[in-house]
Amino acid sequence: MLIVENASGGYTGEEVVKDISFSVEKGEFFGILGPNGSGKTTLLKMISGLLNLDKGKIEIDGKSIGAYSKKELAKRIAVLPQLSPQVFPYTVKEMVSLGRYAHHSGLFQKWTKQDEEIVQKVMKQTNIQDFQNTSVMEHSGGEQQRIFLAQALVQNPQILLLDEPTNHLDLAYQKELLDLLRKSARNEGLTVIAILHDLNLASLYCDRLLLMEDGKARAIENPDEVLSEELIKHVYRTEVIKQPHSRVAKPQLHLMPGKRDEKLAKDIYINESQLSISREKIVLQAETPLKTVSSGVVGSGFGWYKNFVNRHVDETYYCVDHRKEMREYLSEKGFRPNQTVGMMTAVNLEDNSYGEYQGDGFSVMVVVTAGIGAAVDGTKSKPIVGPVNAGTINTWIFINGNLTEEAFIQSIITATEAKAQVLREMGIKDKKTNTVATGTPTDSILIAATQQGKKLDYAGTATELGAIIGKAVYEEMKQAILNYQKRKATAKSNGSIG
Ligand SMILES: Nc1ncnc2c1ncn2[C@@H]1O[C@H](COP(=O)(O)OP(=O)(O)OP(=O)(O)O)[C@@H](O)[C@H]1O
Repeated sequence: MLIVENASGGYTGEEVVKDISFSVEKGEFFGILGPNGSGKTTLLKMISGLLNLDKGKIEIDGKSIGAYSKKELAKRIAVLPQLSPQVFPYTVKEMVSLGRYAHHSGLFQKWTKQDEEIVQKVMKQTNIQDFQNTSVMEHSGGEQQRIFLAQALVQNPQILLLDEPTNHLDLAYQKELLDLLRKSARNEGLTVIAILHDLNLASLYCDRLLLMEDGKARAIENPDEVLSEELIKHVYRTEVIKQPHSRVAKPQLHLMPGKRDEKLAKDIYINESQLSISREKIVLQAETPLKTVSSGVVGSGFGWYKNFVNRHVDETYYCVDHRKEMREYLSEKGFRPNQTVGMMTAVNLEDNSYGEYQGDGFSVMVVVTAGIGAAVDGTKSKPIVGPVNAGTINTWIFINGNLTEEAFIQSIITATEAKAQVLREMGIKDKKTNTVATGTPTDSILIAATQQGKKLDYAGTATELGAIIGKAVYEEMKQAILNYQKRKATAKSNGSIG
């Protein structure tokens, strides 16, 4: 529908846009990105017919934009310019209604029922209906942005051009505006071309992106391709980290702050002096957050956490919302849930075993609590309906080193293999199947690293880190199970329940 071919142009004596070619389909949401001064607004002005081309052509539906009369072009293209402070002596509704001008045949054409309907519909969509009779000047930048968007939408264009439309909007209205634009693109075939500075919003909403650099098209592709770390670093001269969005299949970019935070810059080292053990809980408190991956009741997945709590609960513990209950427990005990990984176990915490293991330029500390009363053979287990026995094997692995995400995941594999080997060697069986157990139904693990010091790319068993994790988990798990068995045996010979 829109074709830009070898377009060049700009202002007298200065070619700003240089030889750009792309096309945009009907119903597409097309984003234009680029650093300040790269020519985005100039390109948008060329598309809207405000600036003439020096070279090349721009066509809508096969016809050059220069061949359309102003009014004909206004029926096809509406523009939402960058908001600038100006005096608007109109009410909100009057301002929006000006957008219908392109559809009127003469200056004095009567206001029709259709005009009224579309104005009301769009004011409702843009959430400005309630203040339609107030003066435009009374409103905040964000509200004015929505008023001008409504004015552009009532024009009922085929193509909507927007220059930084989310600029003055708060988070909720940014989402609302972009949702509305995407819906209009999908459902009504509106072609949306928007200059966006927020690369993450562009990733979430745009079908394709044009990345401009010094007036040229540096890339025209889908967001995943355009938002590559290398390309963004090159064009914006800024270091970014690309990560997948946690809920949708779109990339997001994280800025790397130039100067490290004072506290982060401090050297941290995890060792047993930060551990405190009581009958009620085992706690490790780090001075600064550690990068963690865990299956904790609280703080699961990847995150940065300072507090690690393994809490003893009664064997009969049952709670409909155990996550909520655990968060409440942590708060009560003075741990901020957002900074804490919390696990539970019915195992006697005195049976724990922990130890530090030195590697070449890094070290590992492992803390294990293990109860094997509910041991299962994971290859033959069946889903449990109803409350699950809270007796479990909880494994904590702290690493004084700088791990890749790959190394975090490999650490879990290596530790799990070591656990299975301990159970096999100790002849611990699944009581139901009478086969060797591989764990318990509710085992939990955490890997937490300081992300300082030696770079540790891998943690498979072929690496030094993997070998140390394997050995550390093997030894501490074995000891924890021996402690557990010993206490059970003593309790039995004393005739009491352990
Ligand atoms: N009216 C004008 N007359 C002359 N030069 C201009 C005019 N408007 C912009 N320029 C110049 O054209 C270049 C590109 O400006 P443009 O506004 O297109 O960039 P942009 O990518 O939209 O930037 P920003 O992200 O800052 O909005 C700049 O060097 C600017 O100084």
